[in-house]
Amino acid sequence: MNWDDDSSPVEERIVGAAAEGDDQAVEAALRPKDLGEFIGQEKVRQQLDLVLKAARQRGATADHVLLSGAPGLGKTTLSMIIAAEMNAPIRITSGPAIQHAGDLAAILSSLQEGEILFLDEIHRMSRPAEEMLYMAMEDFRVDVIVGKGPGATAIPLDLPPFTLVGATTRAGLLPPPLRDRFGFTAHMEFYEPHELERVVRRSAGLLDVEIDTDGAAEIAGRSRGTPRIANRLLRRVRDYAQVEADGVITREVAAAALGVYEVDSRGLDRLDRAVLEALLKLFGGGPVGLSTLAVAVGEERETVEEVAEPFLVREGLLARTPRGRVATPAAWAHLGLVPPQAAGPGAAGGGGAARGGSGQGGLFGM
Ligand SMILES: Nc1ncnc2c1ncn2[C@@H]1O[C@H](COP(=O)(O)OP(=O)(O)OP(=O)(O)O)[C@@H](O)[C@H]1O
Repeated sequence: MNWDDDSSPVEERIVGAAAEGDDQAVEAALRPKDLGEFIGQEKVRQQLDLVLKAARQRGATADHVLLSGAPGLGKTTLSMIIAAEMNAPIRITSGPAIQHAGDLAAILSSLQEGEILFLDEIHRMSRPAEEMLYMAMEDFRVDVIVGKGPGATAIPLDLPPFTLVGATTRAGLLPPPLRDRFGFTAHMEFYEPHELERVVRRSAGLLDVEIDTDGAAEIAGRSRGTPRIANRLLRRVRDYAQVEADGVITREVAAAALGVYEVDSRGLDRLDRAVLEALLKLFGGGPVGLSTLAVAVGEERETVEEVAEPFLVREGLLARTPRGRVATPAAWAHLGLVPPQAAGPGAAGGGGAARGGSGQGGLFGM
């Protein structure tokens, strides 16, 4: 089985957390506009509210803010909210777009006083740009190098006070001197199902789609703790409700629609389930080496390790141990299979696993 044969390659999974396809256009319409509208992340919201209120009272620009967390949890949204709350313009750029210190100097020197500079994927900025940023953040000053070689001179350039909002999925990769220059660091967590339910209900209202509480809960439960995925699943369920039902999203409609897209009750997709099924049915729940597991599902090692496993580990379905990958009891339960030792004598099935309960379709029948 090769997932690349599919028209939607692994990178474009419906449950992928990165923005893709038509996400961006729709997301702009669904973004909460102020802290009051921003759902969940209570601690971050409360702390940020204080930081911004205090800055407003002092008539000063807010401290630099670092937002860390997985893709799709609302870092861009929060940066826009910071700008709105500070009544300031926002400039949006990203680490990979800043390859030379000159790129950064050009942006910094054109900022207005109080402007918010949102720097997404800040951990991917080039080293020279990063070093220029240190001084800009601390002293609102940069040294622009003019000329080359021994004749090069540094011309100091004063900058207007601004607020840098850096976003990263890998806070651990930031060099400490950069991390230390942020006055406030917020770590964004995955959302609880009841929070995602509110996200879904709010988005349905904005998209003018009728949805009941159970329908919203069903979508929320399959959204992997991520608002971006919740909004994407909602759009696919809306299509299904319009074409196959009476336009109203109920639990049954949501479940049927997401069944079509092969997103199961816990938010696992085909790839996730193929990995789990191979682990359970072919290797009796492990331990099995990553390479062997990858061959069994017809995938690259990296795809299994980087695309499927993080969510399976987070969900407590799979453990990475020194001896190899091991399924947890929750994995057996989720696929409706009985672990070999619990199956008793005469149990049938690959690797000693017996079928029990409602599985999600066979590994080779998908
Ligand atoms: N707390 C929230 N309440 C309601 N909607 C949210 C919330 N957080 C995120 N969203 C929605 O989820 C989508 C993705 O959010 P956003 O683009 O801010 O994520 P991100 O963390 O910046 O992702 P990336 O790291 O990929 O840039 C947006 O449509 C946004 O409206």
